[in-house]
Amino acid sequence: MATVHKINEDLVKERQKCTFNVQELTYLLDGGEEVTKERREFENILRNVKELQDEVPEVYLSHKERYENAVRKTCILQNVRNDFEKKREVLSPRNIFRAGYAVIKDVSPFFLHNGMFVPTIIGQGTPEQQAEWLPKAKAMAIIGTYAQTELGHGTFIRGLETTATYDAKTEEFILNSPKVTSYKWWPGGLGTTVNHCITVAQLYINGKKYGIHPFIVQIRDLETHKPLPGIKVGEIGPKMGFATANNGFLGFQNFRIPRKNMLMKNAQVLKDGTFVKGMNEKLTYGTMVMVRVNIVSDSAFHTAMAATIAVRYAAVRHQSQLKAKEPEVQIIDYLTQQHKLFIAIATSHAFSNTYTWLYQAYLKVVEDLGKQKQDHLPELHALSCCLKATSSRDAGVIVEQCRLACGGHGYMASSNLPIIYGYTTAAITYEGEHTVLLLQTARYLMKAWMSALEGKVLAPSVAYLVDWLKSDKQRWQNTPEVIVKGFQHVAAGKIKDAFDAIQKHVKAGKDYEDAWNLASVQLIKASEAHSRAILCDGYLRETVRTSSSVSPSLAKVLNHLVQLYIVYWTLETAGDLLVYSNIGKDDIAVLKEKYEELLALIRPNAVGLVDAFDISDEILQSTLGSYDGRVYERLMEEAMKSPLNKEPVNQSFHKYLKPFIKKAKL
Ligand SMILES: CC/C=C\C/C=C\C/C=C\C/C=C\CCCCC(=O)SCCNC(=O)CCNC(=O)[C@H](O)C(C)(C)COP(=O)(O)OP(=O)(O)OC[C@H]1O[C@@H](n2cnc3c(N)ncnc32)[C@H](O)[C@@H]1OP(=O)(O)O
Ligand SMILES: Cc1cc2nc3c(=O)[nH]c(=O)nc-3n(C[C@H](O)[C@H](O)[C@H](O)COP(=O)(O)OP(=O)(O)OC[C@H]3O[C@@H](n4cnc5c(N)ncnc54)[C@H](O)[C@@H]3O)c2cc1C
Repeated sequence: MATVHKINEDLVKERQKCTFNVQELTYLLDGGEEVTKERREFENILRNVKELQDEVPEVYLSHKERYENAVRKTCILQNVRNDFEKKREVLSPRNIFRAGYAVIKDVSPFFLHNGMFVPTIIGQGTPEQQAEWLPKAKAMAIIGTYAQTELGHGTFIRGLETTATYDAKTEEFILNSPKVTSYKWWPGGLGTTVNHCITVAQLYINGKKYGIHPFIVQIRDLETHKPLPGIKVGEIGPKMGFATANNGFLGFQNFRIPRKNMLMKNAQVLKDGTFVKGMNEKLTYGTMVMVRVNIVSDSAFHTAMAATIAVRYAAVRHQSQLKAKEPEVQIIDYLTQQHKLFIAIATSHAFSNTYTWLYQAYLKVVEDLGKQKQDHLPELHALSCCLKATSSRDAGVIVEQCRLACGGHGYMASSNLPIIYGYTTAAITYEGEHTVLLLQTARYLMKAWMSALEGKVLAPSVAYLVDWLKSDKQRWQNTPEVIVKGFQHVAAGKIKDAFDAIQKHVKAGKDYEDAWNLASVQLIKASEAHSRAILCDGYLRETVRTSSSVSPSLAKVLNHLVQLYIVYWTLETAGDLLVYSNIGKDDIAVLKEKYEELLALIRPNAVGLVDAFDISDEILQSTLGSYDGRVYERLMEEAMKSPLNKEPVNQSFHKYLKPFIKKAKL
């Protein structure tokens, strides 16, 4: 039986101070009591699967052993999940996503299967294609990934070089990778795990190019797992993080696939080679929109993980004295520490709330597309781009801030903060590089500005441009609602400036594209400001909405958090607000005090707030952040697992050190 340890006394006291019901907040964050119960039940089952316990911490395994262990455990996880789903409802995707962290210490080599392979079959396949591939894919009789990026191109996907040439005689596509830069590079699981992939390739029919399209390709034999003739596939090697994601490369040499393997929900190639255009060629990019929306939720979770570790650690850790002769204080009582950590809690809430409405907007667009309506697609694309970019970037900054807030121990692998940083920083690049996505949103914002000037009705997320043009700037008040308006004024002002900069360059004789490039620093700043306005506005609106349905004590804490988020960003962007809104120096001075008051109000609830994220120790995998707060004992226990501590004298002493020392003595 597992030993039950006493909970650290500081944490016990912190939990007694909490002014709200932690469980109530957990249910709210999960989306309901039933979701929490389902999640806990599944996590509890996993906790008791002996084969999932690692004998040796993964960090001490070789690259190959680590990968093999990840495959072994993912297969067990999948079997446990299947058994669970046989008896009960199908697990919610977010619950299975969270549970994965308890099993795979890094990223699963199967991650892209459910993350992109299956969704692409659903989003891009015809009903017949779905009937053929989905049952096999869902049962994992076939395992796939999403192979789009190549060595030469990741961002500019119209420039992809893999070719799919239609042969009407045999009704097949012939896949080729003409150059080294045409090799697929990066897809998760491609290295040595998957037997299928969605390959995005340039379609050619009778020598004419028809742009990029998705194809289902079997790349390995289902029995032997050997690459099929004409396929060159392998793993790309170690990276900054993602140690077990098994990212791979893939090349094709005259590799033939049947016509039916082109996913044809949007565009089609008929038997005789006739190309039938889809409603909108950008629908081929649909899976990316879905993943970008999901990244907002992933960012909320990674931020919550880091906040949980750093807040619990800050409650347990004592260092230095505030006053001479008094005991050393809990580091959480330093205001600078609260400044580093409470924004982490609020940011996770901001992203969760944003994901809630953004996901609904995504579902609405999918529903509309089913009815051949695409009016809201451009707005969704613009929102998903800037919110993916901002949430992943903010999460990266926050996770690193939490690591720094843990001092030296934050640098230990056993704190788990380095791995969490690995997830967050990768997300800034994958699924659309940060700057590139901000520029996609800027493109939409420039059009919106033009429409606003023409007096047209704008989509809800940019309607503030019309208000800004119509009205005088509102008299400043330090209320959340007026501050949000202030963020909209900053966004509107920066959008106008970027637009004017482009016009100026065009008037000076530049091509529009060159003018765009010359204005692009201003464009990304406009896009960032738009993101911040959207995040603050959405977070505030969602908090007001939920506050009426929760207990008054919880409503109060949620209100403190949203205010903290808004005031934090007001102070961070005070320069912009001074330029573009009616805020005055005195208002900023008042807000500085308000910010300090909010830190003090949140202080007694800090541990309760991170407890409410309800991230189990198995998922958190952190010596610094466990529920019981046995920080020092765990650090020592983990250190003792080092293979270097398994023998009193390491052989290198006899082989190298002893002769070296002897020589030095002579
Ligand atoms: C158990 C778990 C444990 C741990 C897990 C932890 C963490 C891990 C979590 C997840 C990680 C897992 C997996 C990682 C997955 C990563 C996968 C990938 O990275 S897949 C590859 C992604 N690639 C990209 O995103 C490429 C980015 N590039 C593009 O999207 C495009 O090239 C572009 C930049 C949008 C440009 O496209 P294009 O040149 O064609 O278009 P234009 O710029 O000319 O614009 C034309 C027109 O089209 C509109 N438009 C563009 N895109 C879209 C779209 N998607 N939808 C709708 N409309 C679109 C654009 O707005 C323009 O409109 P216009 O202005 O003309 O009206
Ligand atoms: C961990 C990880 C997992 C991944 N998994 C997958 C996967 O499963 N499947 C898959 O297909 N791909 C995957 N990718 C690839 C990923 O999608 C690409 O790396 C990403 O889209 C960025 O493209 P790039 O590497 O070509 O960057 P580049 O575009 O070469 O970026 C380099 C620099 O150029 C700048 N730049 C490029 N274009 C412009 C522009 N138009 N305007 C201004 N600046 C520009 C960028 O801002 C950046 O600073 C993964 C990547 C990572 C890191």
